[in-house]
Amino acid sequence: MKQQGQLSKTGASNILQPQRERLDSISLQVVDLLSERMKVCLDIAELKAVHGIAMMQPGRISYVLDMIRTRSEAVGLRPEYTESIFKLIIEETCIQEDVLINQCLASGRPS
Ligand SMILES: O=C(O)C(=O)C[C@]1(C(=O)O)C=C[C@@H](O)C=C1
Repeated sequence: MKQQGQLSKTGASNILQPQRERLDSISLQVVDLLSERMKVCLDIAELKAVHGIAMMQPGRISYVLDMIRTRSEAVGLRPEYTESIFKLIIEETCIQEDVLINQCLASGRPS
């Protein structure tokens, strides 16, 4: 293996390029999946508005975080890492669900 500094910037970029292309593709898939997840959550929010179900479901959040912890351990990721990501994801979901539920209630019908 060459020592650090022996490759030109272009050489380094060429060597890393294939993996970086894979990485970019994976990063975009993560964003697409987050969008899909948010859409499902907004469907759930609409049902909550229609049926008078509370937006905040602490038991469900615990279930999701436990599920993420178990899968993370199984695939060799630190559970603290994925838990912090999913806490952020769920936080944003709660904000967006609140907005939609309030809109539904204000208009008197599901939006
Ligand atoms: O499962 C639900 O009820 C959801 O609305 C989804 C979700 C989540 O992002 O996982 C969001 C808000 C809740 O309080 C619980 C979980």
